[in-house]
Amino acid sequence: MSQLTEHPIQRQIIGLALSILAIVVVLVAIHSGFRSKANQIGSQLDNQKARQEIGLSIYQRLFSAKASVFKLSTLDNRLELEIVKKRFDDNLLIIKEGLAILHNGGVFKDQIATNIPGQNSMNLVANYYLPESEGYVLEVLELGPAIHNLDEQAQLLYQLIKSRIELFPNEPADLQVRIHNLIKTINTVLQRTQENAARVLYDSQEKTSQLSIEYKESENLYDSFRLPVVVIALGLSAYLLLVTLTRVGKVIENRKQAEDQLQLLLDTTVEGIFGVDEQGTTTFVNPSASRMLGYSPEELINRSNHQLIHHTRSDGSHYPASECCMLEVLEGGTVHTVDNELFWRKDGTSFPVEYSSNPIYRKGKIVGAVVNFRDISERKQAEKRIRTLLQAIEQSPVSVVMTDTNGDIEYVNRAFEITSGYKANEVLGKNPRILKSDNTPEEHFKELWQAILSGQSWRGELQNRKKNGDLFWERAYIAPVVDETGSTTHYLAVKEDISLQKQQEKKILHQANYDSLTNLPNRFLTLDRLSQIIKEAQRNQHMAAVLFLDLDDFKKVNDSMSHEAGDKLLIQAAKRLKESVRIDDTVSRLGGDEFIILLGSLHTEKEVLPIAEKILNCFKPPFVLDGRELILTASIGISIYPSDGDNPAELLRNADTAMYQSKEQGRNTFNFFTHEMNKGISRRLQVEEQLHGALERNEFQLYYQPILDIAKREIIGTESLLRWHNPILGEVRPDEFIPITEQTGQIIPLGQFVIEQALCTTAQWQNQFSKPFRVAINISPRQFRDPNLIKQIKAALAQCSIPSSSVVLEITEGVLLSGHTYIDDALSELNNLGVTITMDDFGTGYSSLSYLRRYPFGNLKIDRSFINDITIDPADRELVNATIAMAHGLGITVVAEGVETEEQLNYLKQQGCEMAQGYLFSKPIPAVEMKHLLQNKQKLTTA
Ligand SMILES: Nc1nc2c(ncn2[C@@H]2O[C@H](COP(=O)(O)O[C@H]3[C@@H](O)[C@H](n4cnc5c(=O)[nH]c(N)nc54)O[C@@H]3COP(=O)(O)O)[C@@H](O)[C@H]2O)c(=O)[nH]1
Repeated sequence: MSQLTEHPIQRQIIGLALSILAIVVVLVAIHSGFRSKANQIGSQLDNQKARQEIGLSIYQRLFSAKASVFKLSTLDNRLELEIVKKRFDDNLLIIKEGLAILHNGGVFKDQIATNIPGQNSMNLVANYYLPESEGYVLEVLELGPAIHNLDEQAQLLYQLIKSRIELFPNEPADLQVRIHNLIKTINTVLQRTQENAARVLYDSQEKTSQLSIEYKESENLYDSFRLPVVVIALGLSAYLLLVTLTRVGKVIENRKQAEDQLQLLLDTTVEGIFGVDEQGTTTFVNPSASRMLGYSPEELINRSNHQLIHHTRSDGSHYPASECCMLEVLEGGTVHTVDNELFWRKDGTSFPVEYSSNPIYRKGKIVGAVVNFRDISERKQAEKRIRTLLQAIEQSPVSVVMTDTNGDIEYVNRAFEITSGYKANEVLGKNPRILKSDNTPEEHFKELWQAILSGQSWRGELQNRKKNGDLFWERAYIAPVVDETGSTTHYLAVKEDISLQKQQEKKILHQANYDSLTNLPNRFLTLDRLSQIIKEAQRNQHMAAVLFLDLDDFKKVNDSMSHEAGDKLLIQAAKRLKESVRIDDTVSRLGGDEFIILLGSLHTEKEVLPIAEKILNCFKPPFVLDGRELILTASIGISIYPSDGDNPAELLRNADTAMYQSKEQGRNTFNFFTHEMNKGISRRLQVEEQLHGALERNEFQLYYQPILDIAKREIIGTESLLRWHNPILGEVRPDEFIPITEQTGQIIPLGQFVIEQALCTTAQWQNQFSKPFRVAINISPRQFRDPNLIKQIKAALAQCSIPSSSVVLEITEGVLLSGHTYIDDALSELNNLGVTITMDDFGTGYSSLSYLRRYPFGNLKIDRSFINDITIDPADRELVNATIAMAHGLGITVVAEGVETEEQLNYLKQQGCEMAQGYLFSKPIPAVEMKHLLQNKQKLTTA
């Protein structure tokens, strides 16, 4: 800064001084020129005067010499002669010296000063200037030899005069002549010399006058020049001084302005600025620095800057001043810009700074440093946020791709690498179309580019290809990235791998339309396809058929074996069904054991017959389940479009009705829908409807049929049989409503009602007649699946105070077929409880001997269908015989059901059958009647 302020003024002053000096030099040079010229003329004038004086002196000496010569001629004594001679010689010597000086220049001394004021003697300096005085001098010089010869002639004259004096008065005449001639000669020389000298003097006088004039003019010129020169010099100097002062003023003003601006800058800049000297002591500080650091300027100035604000590193360690980057410039280090250090505030807090330390030079020497800094907390936080964001993007589970406006990839994140299989360096600079699979319609890409080129975002799904060639689905959001001017700088794609979702959607779609067990179309898809078939049939004036197929007795298999076995059976059945129809026909599963076959493009109903028969036939070969062979049949109902309905629901319902007809007809058959069938269906619906709440309305009543000891013909117990009297439907047979209650689950509360009623009623009879009457209760398979069954029985035993030995539970073979362990456990527990278990309906099902051996049966009840023909049909007889023998072999008591004649009873008695029940003795009767029966006829002969 000091250099900035000093140099311009110095320059101006130096410039001024040099200018004035130049002017002075020029003027002095000019002045000197004039002076020199004047001096030269003055010198010439002086010389000319000196020479004139010398000439005058010579002239006078010549005159004096002439007088001496004349005197000589008159002398008569030697003394005077000597004096005159001496005078003549002196004059001659001066004359000769004068001439020599006029000729060669030099100092002329003549003690006889005549015409030079103030001087008694001559002491002149004459210079020899040949060019101008040449003529005169030459003339004078021409006299030189004659003058020089005068010595000898003067000596001769002296000798002659001396001789004349000595010879006086006898001097010879020739001596006088000789003296006279000689004087004449000498005078002539002197005279001529004097005349020349006079002429020289005269001319010299002109020359001197001319030189005087020239000198005067030169002096005048010099004098007249001196004033303007001085004036000009002073004027120029003044002007230059003024200019310089103006400029200096301007410089000072500029400097002031610059200083003011600098000060304003320092005061208003948001950057902190401070200066330090060579020792690192703060020399100045601007307001921003003071504000940021929390110190007043006075607290900072003259303090060690580093110790005060820079003492600790960001990791908390001590920061020695000797290592301070900021102060390094003081040692001639490089200029530093640092952005990873802290400054410490007065309150002990710190903030990250970016600072730049610049040396201050003065006369080439570092005298301090200026440090400007800014608080980069926000930037650091922003950087941290950006780092976090970048990290988040990098770690994001969705792919992020950034391209330039040409579509060339500039960035991909880790998820992209994982999803696509491409490493970042393999795709940078490339176009994302490297992922293109050709499975995404071109329309998608057109839409995409149209959207993003018009500044819009685009969302959609793309099927792309990985590096390894695998296809994958992405849900993409692609948008232009714009800068602050609104110009697109990049394109950003955020893509989620939805392959799994697509698979799941496909799976869900499949699950929504297909049965998961058999993979056949489900009800939803069936109805949809049926709609299509109907539309097609409408268009083509064709017929269509819906075959509703229900597996016969499948429930038994499901209940008695296991659901897993039932599932396997359904899968096999589905396979056989598909194989028995055309590929274009639809085989679907509605649920449970119900299947639908849709046949389109029919011309007559008759075309359905062979297909229905083929379907029934496909069930003839036994099904193999877990190594066991099972015979399974199906009942089919058929409805025809358009005669039986013109919409899917109606056609399906009517086919279902027809299927029930097939069931009614003994199963394993098919029926075409007739409108009469609907009546049967409505009966079932009515029964279902009326069963709802029937128990609460006390519409059920328990009947009892006596069971006799054949040998004693005594009633030993009863079988409880449920009866339902409904005000709308009247008497409803158990064969009709029991299966429905089993399907709806109503058998559970109803069964509990039966157990409680039967046990309490029997307990009353026991008490009343003091007989250990037993009561047989039918337990359906569904009841056995109820975990509360045992609890209920125990509760009823306790509630009715009847021994468990009086209770007989009748179960069908179907209960056992499932093989579930809970059946085993329940039977064991009941057996342990003392309850007798009866195998009911023996002979109608599988009649497995293994069941009899495996489970703790006390009784075996032969189904009445065998007893019925026992006296007529040898086969039934054989079967009954074998059954009785087998049961006895296993220690099981045999009960014969449906005994209606004495013949039947006798035969059974012969075969060792222990117990019997049937119309021969009594039909099932209400408890009141049973009580009377027990009261009056414990020994029954006939009903
Ligand atoms: N789970 C339950 N099932 C029950 C209950 N009550 C009855 N049922 C079952 O309903 C089926 C039909 O019973 P039902 O109409 O009562 O017929 C029984 C007798 O009336 C009939 N029977 C008895 N002797 C004769 C006869 O000499 N001739 C003839 N034609 N019928 C006769 O047999 C049926 C008794 O059968 P079973 O149970 O096998 O002993 C029937 O299957 C009942 O089990 C109930 O409360 N729970």
